[in-house]
Amino acid sequence: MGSHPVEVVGRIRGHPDGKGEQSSALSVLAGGKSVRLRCDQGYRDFVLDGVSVAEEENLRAFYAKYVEARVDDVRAGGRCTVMMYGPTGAGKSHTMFGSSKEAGVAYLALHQIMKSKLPVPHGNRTNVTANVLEIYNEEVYDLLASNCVASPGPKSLKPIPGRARLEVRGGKAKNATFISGEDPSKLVNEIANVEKRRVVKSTNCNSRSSRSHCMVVLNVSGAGGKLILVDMAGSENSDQAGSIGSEAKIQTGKINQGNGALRRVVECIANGDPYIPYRDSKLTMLLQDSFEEDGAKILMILCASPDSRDAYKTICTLEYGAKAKCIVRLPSSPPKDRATFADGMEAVLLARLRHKDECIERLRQEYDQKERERLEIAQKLIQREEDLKVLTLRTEKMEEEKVKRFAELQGEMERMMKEKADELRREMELELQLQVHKICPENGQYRLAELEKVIQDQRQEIAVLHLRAERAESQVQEFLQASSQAWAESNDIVDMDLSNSICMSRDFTNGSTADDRAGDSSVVLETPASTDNERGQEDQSDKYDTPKDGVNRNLFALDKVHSEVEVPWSEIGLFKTGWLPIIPEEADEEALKPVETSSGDTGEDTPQPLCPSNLEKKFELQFEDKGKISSAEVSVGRIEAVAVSPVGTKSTIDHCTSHERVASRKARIENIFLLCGNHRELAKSPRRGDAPSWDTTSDIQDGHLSPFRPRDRDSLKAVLDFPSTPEALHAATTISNDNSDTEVYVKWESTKMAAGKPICSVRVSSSTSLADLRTKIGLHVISPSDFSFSLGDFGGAPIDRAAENALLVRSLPLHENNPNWRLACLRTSATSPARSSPSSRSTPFKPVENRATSTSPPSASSNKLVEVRGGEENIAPVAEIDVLSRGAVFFCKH
Ligand SMILES: Nc1ncnc2c1ncn2[C@@H]1O[C@H](COP(=O)(O)OP(=O)(O)OP(=O)(O)O)[C@@H](O)[C@H]1O
Repeated sequence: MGSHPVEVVGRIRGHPDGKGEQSSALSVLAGGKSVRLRCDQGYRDFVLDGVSVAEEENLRAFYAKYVEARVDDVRAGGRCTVMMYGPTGAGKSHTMFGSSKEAGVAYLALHQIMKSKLPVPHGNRTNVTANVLEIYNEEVYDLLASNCVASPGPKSLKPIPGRARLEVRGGKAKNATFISGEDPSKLVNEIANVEKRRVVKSTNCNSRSSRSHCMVVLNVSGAGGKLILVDMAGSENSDQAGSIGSEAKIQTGKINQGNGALRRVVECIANGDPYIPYRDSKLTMLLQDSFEEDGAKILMILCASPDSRDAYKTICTLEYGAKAKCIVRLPSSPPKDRATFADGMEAVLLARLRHKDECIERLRQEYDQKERERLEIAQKLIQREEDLKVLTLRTEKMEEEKVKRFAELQGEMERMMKEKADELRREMELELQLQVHKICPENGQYRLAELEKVIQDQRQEIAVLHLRAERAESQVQEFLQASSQAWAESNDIVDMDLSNSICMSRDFTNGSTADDRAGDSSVVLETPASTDNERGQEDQSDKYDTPKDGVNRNLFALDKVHSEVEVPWSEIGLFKTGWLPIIPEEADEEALKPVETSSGDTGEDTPQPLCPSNLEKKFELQFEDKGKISSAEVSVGRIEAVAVSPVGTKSTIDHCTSHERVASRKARIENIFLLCGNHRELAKSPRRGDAPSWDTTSDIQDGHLSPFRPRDRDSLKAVLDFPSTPEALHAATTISNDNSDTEVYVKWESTKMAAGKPICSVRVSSSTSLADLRTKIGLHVISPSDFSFSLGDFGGAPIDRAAENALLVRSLPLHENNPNWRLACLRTSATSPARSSPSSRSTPFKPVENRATSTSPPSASSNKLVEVRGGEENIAPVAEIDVLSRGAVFFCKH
């Protein structure tokens, strides 16, 4: 029966870079009986007799676990060889000799052998003899020789000078030096000293790499035990070791020669080869007894590095140990005879066969195990591949969803950006319009500010005129006193046909209502026979138009003149056509005789002059009532009668004045009426029957009367909205394509002192040019070429004559009170734009006449001419008075 003489133990040193266990390529399995090496290609398990990790077990623990029992056998007389095997830098020397911190296997064994209290066979004392050999470049040197000197270094391959070289004969080094003793310390010191003499060299793998094999042989005297401790040189290749030069490469080759020889010996023994190549190296020659002697044990300590970079060398080391573990030693008793030898050989062969079978069985088991593992791995691989497919599909799906979502988000983003851009564009356009509106000189704010400045100027002028009005009032008082005296002297009051005439007076006496209506003045028109209750009754207007006797004329008789300053219009009874700012002539007793009315015949129906003399001027009065326009000529000095006749047939009313002072009084009263008339404008009294369109208090701003009434503001707005330049007008005209007919109301442009007189109204197409309109208007004016069109009444921008062909009727402003009409204002050459400019007006008051354009235009078919004249026939009229249906009478002084 064979035995396994070789015990293989692994020892894994700590990581050379100080990394932890996780980075280790080696891991201990099976309770310390197996080691697994992992690499990039996979892993491999090696079954050993034991595995120790240096970081977990120090040298003493390792020794106690795996070496101590062997040493005890040696102490008992056994033979044991402990070999440190492994690649360079794996910790062979460290395990053999230890370090300054801990003792190595050699010293621990020496101590164990010499200090053991166990009884030593053949005596109580243990005497140990030791020799230390070095095998360098296949030469054996005696490190304990007395003439030994320090190692000269590894440079030379020649025998080390001063060191004893030994010959190997019969598996033993001849003439080797021995040290012996019973004191382990002494032997330890000696061994430690000679160990330092070993040839070492710094290589890329080890700073102190052993370049030689070191062998410590301990012989236990008496018991006959023998312990051989071998620290082999590290197996390496020249490139890894960084060996440069031929000698270094030869040195490396010699080292590998010894290692290779030992490997082959082990393999041959393990394989049962009949020839074992012990003589291939000095090392195997010296170890031959360890392999061949019966009972000799071999403890092979495989030193390995956990560094994955040394994986290949580690695999070779472990394979070598696994093979050494298979060595079977057969009984080597010498054959006595041939038959016995044959039996012995048969037994040996059978033993080897069994061993081989065991190996095969073990390998088959390993194979089966590997196959199972492979199948598991293949199954896992298939599972992983399926998982990978699923994951790939999911990834593709997610990728598609991502692309889709991205496209959606991109679209949404683009939409939001577009909306935002549109919003910003609109805001910017709005802002731009605002900016343009602010900086454009034609815009309303600019002009409004300009007009506000005018308003400010006008307010100042109002204050001045108020002073003038007060002075005039005082003059009126004087006049009234004189008049009262004159009236008192006269008992003969003008007897007029009250049913067909109205008596117009101006009451300047300070009445009882003056106190509570301060600042508000008005003019009272009343019939002479009317009472206070009858004032303002609208049926009086009928009397104005139609005399009872059917004569087509109206009579005005001056009843009395008195002052009722501060009486508002709304409380004064007015006939429908409103007030008549006719300047009354001063009437004396004789002049104020009743007017005799007659038929329309001029010859027979001419009223008898009340005062034929002293007639100085005449007025022409036009008024409208119930769609009929009447006219009358009134003489200056005193109005006695107003005859109403159809247009073109002027009836004449003769009258006479009494004496010269009437003229001077008339001038004073005219002045008063003019002033008071202006004052009425400021009073803003609504016409009778019209609902008040504004609050009178709202016009009092900062203690000042605003010269603009709401109606005036509307007019102003119309002016502001209308294109202020011919170019803008042309642009506005060309945009419209409306060719429908429109009514054009033609009038003279208003001036500061007088409202523009209506000329005619014509119906033309909207696309008619202004030049053509001029031709049509030419039928109604004396000199067709002596006027120009203006944009708006009273100071509107003039239109160049050359531009009239390009501008159309639709470019004219709309009439304020009739949006279906266009307003054509003609400016005579005598009318200076500067004079009509609002900013250059000298009076703060908007003249009464100016309101002519803001009232409804009289129809051409309903015009009436009212002639107001004095008593003498051949005196030319001096004024015209337009009477409009809405009650305003306009005074145009020639
Ligand atoms: N278990 C360990 N604990 C601490 N340090 C160690 C250990 N093993 C080895 N070393 C250290 O590693 C280095 C190399 O170790 P060692 O010289 O023993 O390797 P080697 O196998 O003998 O190499 P070579 O064959 O080149 O001589 C030394 O510095 C040593 O101190």
